[in-house]
Amino acid sequence: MVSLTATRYGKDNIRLLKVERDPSNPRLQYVYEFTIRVMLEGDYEAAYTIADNGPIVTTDSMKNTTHILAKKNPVSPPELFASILGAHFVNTYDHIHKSFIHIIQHRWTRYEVDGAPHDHSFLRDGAEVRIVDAEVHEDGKIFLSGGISDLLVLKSTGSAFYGYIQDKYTTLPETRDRIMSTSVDATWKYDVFEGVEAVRASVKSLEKGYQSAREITLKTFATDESASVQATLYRMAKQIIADNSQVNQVSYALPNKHYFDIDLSWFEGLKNTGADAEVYAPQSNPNGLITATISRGD
Ligand SMILES: O=c1[nH]c(=O)c2[nH]c(=O)[nH]c2[nH]1
Repeated sequence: MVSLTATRYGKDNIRLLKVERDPSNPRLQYVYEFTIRVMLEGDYEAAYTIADNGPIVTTDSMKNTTHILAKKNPVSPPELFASILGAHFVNTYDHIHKSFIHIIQHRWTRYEVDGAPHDHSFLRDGAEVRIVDAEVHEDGKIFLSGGISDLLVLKSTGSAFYGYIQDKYTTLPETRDRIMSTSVDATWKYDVFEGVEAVRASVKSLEKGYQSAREITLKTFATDESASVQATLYRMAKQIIADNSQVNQVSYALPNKHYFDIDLSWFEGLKNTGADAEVYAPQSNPNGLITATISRGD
């Protein structure tokens, strides 16, 4: 005897790029490139348990729907498009109770030609992506989170690490000045929205949420005289919550990408450690991984 405990199915890696043209100047254009995952939950157990495909919305139709809704609706901010897409499935099919939309937005940054922003040319300035997750329920409620992933940063000073447990397992030397580098993975959750129109009414604060989280992350990383990745992470998250009234929770996962001093004293007494360090050895593994979730209130 077995029972079907949990299911979800959908289409992953739906790719699309949308071009939006300025109505007064069609050569002034905006581009948005997404990789999207659509997952549905509902009453389609028969498809699993008795091989009855009757209740299946095909994953191919989910891909088609994504393209059609991207044509008929704004795709920016991605939080709104995720909400529109998620609401479509729970509103169109009575037996679908929840949808889960995950959007990865790839960077296309307008670049300058002869000192002026070009109206239709863009560059991929890094692997960093913007992330959106929308969980849409059939009662209309929408749970949104925004995020950043793969934002690779490094500072060459302004980071120390000392005062930690010294026991028989410890070999790490204390440092007042080290390189700090991480690939930022940040997620922030918004208060629940009562439907797509509530999301639409909040597009400014959703866009601001993304810009503010990114700017706070970069500024705090640069300016904090860091005692540890843990302490810098906490300062970032606290500020994002303070700066965004609709954000109630922030999570970070920060790999500590180590760069170690290289002792060159064996060669003619060359000084290259501590305050004399200039040439470092980047470490690919192992790496620290520092995570935390910080919530508004107690
Ligand atoms: O910022 C840090 N936090 C740690 O917990 C840790 N552990 C370690 O070896 N180096 C570091 N750096």
